[in-house]
Amino acid sequence: MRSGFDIRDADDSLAIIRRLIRAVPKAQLPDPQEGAPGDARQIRKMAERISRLKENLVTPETAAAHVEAMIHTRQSANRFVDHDSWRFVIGLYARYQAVLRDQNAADFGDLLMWPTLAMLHDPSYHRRWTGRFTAVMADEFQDVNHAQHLWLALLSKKSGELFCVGDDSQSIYSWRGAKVGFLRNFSTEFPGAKIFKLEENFRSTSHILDAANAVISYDPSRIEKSLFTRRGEGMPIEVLGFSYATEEAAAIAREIGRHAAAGTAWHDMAVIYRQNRLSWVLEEALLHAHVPHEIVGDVGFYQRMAVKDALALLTLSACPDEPQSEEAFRRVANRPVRGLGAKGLGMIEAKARDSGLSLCAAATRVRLPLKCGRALDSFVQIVRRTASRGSETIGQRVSWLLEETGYLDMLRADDTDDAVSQRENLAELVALADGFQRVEHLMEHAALASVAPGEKGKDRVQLITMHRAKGLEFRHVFLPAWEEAVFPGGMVRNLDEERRLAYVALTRAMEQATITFCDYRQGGSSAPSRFIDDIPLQNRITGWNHVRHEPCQTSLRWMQAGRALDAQGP
Ligand SMILES: Nc1ncnc2c1ncn2[C@@H]1O[C@H](COP(=O)(O)OP(=O)(O)OP(=O)(O)O)[C@@H](O)[C@H]1O
Repeated sequence: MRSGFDIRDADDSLAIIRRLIRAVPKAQLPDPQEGAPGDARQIRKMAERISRLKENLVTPETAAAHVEAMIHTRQSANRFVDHDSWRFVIGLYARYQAVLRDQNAADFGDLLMWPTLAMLHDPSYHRRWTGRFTAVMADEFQDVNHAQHLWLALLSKKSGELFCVGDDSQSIYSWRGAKVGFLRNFSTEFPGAKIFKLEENFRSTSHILDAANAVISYDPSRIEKSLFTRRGEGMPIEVLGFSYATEEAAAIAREIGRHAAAGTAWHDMAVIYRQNRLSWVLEEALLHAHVPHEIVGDVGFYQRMAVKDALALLTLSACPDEPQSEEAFRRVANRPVRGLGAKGLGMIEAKARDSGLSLCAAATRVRLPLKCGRALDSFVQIVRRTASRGSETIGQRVSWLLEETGYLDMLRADDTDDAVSQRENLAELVALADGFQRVEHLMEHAALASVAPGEKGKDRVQLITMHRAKGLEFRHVFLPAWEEAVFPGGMVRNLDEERRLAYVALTRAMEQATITFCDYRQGGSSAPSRFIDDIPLQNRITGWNHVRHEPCQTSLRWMQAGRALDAQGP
């Protein structure tokens, strides 16, 4: 590469891959196992496969041999392999790399693969770099992939000083190519390596630590450690069952409020879940309970673009000529594009001002270019017609507006990941809107969500996924949705890794952990997670600690179920 090259991030890579796939004639695309060829999921899958090849130091030139060997191995072991799709990746990888080369650009995989290969194959280059450091230290070593591991070994070759820090019980990135075996086999690979076990835990009380240790003890290949703490026994893990996810979320919100009233700071509490899609029902409950909170690494539901657009449409349809609809009109009049630019909008604003009309009314009375004028007329008609549609629910109304104004078609025509997730958000909004009797109530609720949490400094409850929570700690953590169907999940490929996630989640708690589950979630039913059974009886109670002698109805139900399970032993 020429010096001064550009770096392409993950989104840039997806855009290049999308363009390349679209240029391929349909007949030459692989038979898709999931989704239509060239849809967002397929593109992501291809991008991930190219990343995996780079992490395995496979260049475009060696890709064909590597992929054929992998197909052969899997077929010999009678394992499924979508070979057409994998063979398609070989050509795609070469074309993708050619685009990067033409642009004098490198993606993240390149930044690691090429220097590692250069050290491997070019002795003078290797000498130059390995001679530069007297020691090499790597943190989070349990999550290194093949290329990172080799890169570290090559860099530290001359000094012989490689110091790695990690916890094999917390390896949670195998889906991104991480291989926990590098940590577990460290002393075999580097004979004479000194192993220091850091067995004193300074974070958690012993109930939490014992529970986490018990859960991880079923991971057969872990490195034996006996963790201990001098922080005292603390509170047993609270375990509570509910019928529905909404009940569960409301109970968590109430309990957080109770702890706050008793003096726990909001930021000392966190709700940690397995998947992002579990967050919105929790977010809703926290909003209702006026709990300041923030979703870590994600935009709050009501701040998402498509949700704001849909609410603007709803406001406009509810009161097209009222002042509160002016901002809504500005927001959605040209979404999807109707040819209304700043000049056209300026004319509408002037007309509205001069004649005392609403923007919606003025829009049909100014002379705009023909195409734009017609599109805007039709938009205003749709918005006005909504009010006369009678006894539909608010969800149905939102749905109708999105369809009729062409908003959904605009998203359907765009197969980027962003458009797909915006459509998912809109589906959630439609379901959520049905929980309100009046449009004003939904609007009030959304407005509260947009300003209340997060506006007053940093003292907020964190909503966060287990993966993102790695490395963090909170006095009290709430762990919802510990259900077989969610965690470990029905289609889980790597049960040991799910177990390690349970370990990570529990060990985020300093003083208290609360696990909840429910019978029904998103239309399906499920049993409590097997990880709950792994926690010894003496380290958990079935109910809130503060009402342990008067468990609520749901706790009683769980106690009965719990007894039956406990009788069978772990
Ligand atoms: N020697 C020590 N004495 C007292 N407290 C300590 C000591 N070492 C660490 N701690 C405290 O223990 C907690 C955990 O430490 P730290 O986050 O460094 O651990 P870690 O191994 O990175 O944890 P994890 O990987 O589980 O996130 C922190 O609150 C830290 O301040």
